[in-house]
Amino acid sequence: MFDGVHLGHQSVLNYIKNIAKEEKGKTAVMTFSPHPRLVLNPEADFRLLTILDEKISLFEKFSVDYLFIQEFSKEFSQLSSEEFIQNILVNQLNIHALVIGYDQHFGKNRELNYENLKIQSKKLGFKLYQLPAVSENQEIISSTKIRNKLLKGSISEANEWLGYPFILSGKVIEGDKIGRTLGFPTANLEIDPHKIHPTHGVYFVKVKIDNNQFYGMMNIGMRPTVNGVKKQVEVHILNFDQDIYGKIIEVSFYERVRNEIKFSSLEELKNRLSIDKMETIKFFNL
Ligand SMILES: Cc1cc2nc3c(=O)[nH]c(=O)nc-3n(C[C@H](O)[C@H](O)[C@H](O)COP(=O)(O)O)c2cc1C
Ligand SMILES: Nc1ncnc2c1ncn2[C@@H]1O[C@H](COP(=O)(O)OP(=O)(O)OP(=O)(O)O)[C@@H](O)[C@H]1O
Repeated sequence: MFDGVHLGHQSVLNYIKNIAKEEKGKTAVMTFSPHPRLVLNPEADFRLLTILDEKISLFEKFSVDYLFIQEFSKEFSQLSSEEFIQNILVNQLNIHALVIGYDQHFGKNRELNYENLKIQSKKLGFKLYQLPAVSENQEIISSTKIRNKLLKGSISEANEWLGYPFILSGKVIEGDKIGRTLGFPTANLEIDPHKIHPTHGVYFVKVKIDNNQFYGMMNIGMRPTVNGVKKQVEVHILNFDQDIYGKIIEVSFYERVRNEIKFSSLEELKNRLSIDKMETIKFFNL
């Protein structure tokens, strides 16, 4: 699935790039969309580290030549490993070498393991490589564990395992317009419903708008001070006063600053926002 395209995934990408260079071939990655867990278990509130567009940009950034996005459906999930390998990998993609990760299985119910795949690869005439797991402090890096870190607010740990700062992108929509009366206008974001959000709280962030970079502080939460009724994802961008309603902006997370607090007045909230701003300036050395 390559959700997040984390350091473990990046090791697979580096390896295929080396093989492709040696063998004068092209690199290709296959991933599925939607995520199988969304198809096979639609009731669960499963959230992604990267929605499809973000994953595509990451593969572009890591210079993969081709990306195959196989539509994942209940029907597709019933394909046997033999059918998957013969019909898709061999007949359609004409693979020369297949690189798989340490825990890769194929086909219906993950039935095919490395040993059986080795036999198939000899029969069908492609090379097979399996890579070791990438670990940090004896823990294997995985998308699931990174999701859990974000849900706990451990941004720096999640970033370390991703190999880049976690990104939330979204369209700027109208908020309650209270922020500007406090001297801290915020861009409120509408985010893909399948995207994971870090836990409620305040974060130091960078913001990309039309390829320009800014610094900011983001709040994810209910805004208890103003008796908010719905979760908001909003960012105050430093030294910025343009109208960006309707634009898609990209927020990268650097550190979690604090929990959201219910202040007893807007004045207290405003004072705290001024402290947060000074800390943002200090954090980014601005
Ligand atoms: C960096 C930052 C920190 C915030 N911290 C809190 C907080 O601790 N408690 C709270 O109730 N609201 C907090 N807010 C949310 C404000 O209440 C919110 O920005 C304000 O109500 C304006 O909302 P509006 O953009 O919908 O007008 C924070 C907002 C930002 C940008
Ligand atoms: N830590 C890792 N080191 C090396 N390869 C990895 C690592 N994690 C995943 N891979 C490989 O990357 C490919 C995509 O894996 P997959 O999407 O299952 O990642 P994952 O992080 O284990 O996800 P999840 O936590 O959802 O199971 C597979 O071939 C897998 O074996």
